[in-house]
Amino acid sequence: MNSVKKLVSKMANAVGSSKVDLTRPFTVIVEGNIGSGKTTFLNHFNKYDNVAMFAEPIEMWRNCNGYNLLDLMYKDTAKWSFTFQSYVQLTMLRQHTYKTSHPVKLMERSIYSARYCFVEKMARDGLMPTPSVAVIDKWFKYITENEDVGVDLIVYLRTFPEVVYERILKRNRSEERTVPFEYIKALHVMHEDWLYNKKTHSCPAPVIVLDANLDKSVIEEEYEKYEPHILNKLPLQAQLF
Ligand SMILES: Nc1ncnc2c1ncn2[C@@H]1O[C@H](COP(=O)(O)OP(=O)(O)OP(=O)(O)O)[C@@H](O)[C@H]1O
Repeated sequence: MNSVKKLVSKMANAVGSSKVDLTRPFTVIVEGNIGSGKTTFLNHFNKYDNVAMFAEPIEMWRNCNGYNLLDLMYKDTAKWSFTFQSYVQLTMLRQHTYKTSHPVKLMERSIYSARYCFVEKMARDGLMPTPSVAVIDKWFKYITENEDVGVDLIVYLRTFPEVVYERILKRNRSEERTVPFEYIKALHVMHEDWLYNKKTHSCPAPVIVLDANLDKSVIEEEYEKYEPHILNKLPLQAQLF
C-alpha cells in the first residue's frame, strides 16, 4: 500500500469513530487529465502533518460488491456509463464530506470534474442517454446545494495530451489499455475549457495552474512555488488566477 493510500485508510478509520462535528477545513482539489500526476502531487504533500489526503477512490470503483465498474465502463461505455458515474458521484460525495480535524484537506479530483469533464464527455459523445444525464444532474444539483462540498482552491495540473498519453502507455494500467489518444485529447479540452479558458462551467474556487508536463525529477520545484497558497499560509489574490 502506498503512503497516500495508507493515510486515507487511517483517516477513514479515525473518521468512522469520530462524533465531533468539525467545520470544513481549507479544501484544495487537484485536477488534471488522466496521467497528469495527481497522485505524485498528493504524495509530495503527504509529509505535512496538517494536511489530510484524500486520494481518488479508484479502488472502490474497481470493486463495488465484486464488480469492476471502471473496467465495465471502458469495455462498454454506452451500457455502463450511468452505473459508473452514479457510483463515482457517491464516492466523491463521501470524499468531500469526510470530517477531519486537519486544517487543510487535499483531494484528488472532485464531484465537479466528474460532472464537468467525464459526464460531459459521455453526454456529448452520445454514450450516456439524455434521461440518464438528467438524473445525474438532479443528484449533482441536490448535492452541491445541500451538502458541504465546498472548495477553497483548485490546483490544475496542466499538461499536453501527448505527454500524458505517453505516461498512460508507460504505466500500462489494465483498464486503460484501450484508451485512444482521441479520448485524452477530448478530456484535455474539457479541463482547459473549464479551468483555464473558464468558458464552460463555473469554477467552485480560484484556480492555480501548474506546468505538469515537467518530469517527476523537477516538478517538486513547481509544487514548492505554490506551497504557501496550498497550505493556506498565503491567501491568493483572486484576480491573479
Ligand atoms: N468521473 C469519471 N468518469 C470516467 N472515468 C473516470 C472518472 N474519473 C476518473 N476516471 C477514470 O479513472 C482513471 C483514473 O483517472 P484519473 O485522471 O482520475 O487519475 P490518474 O490518471 O490515476 O491520476 P494521475 O495519473 O494524474 O495521478 C482513468 O482511467 C479515468 O478515465
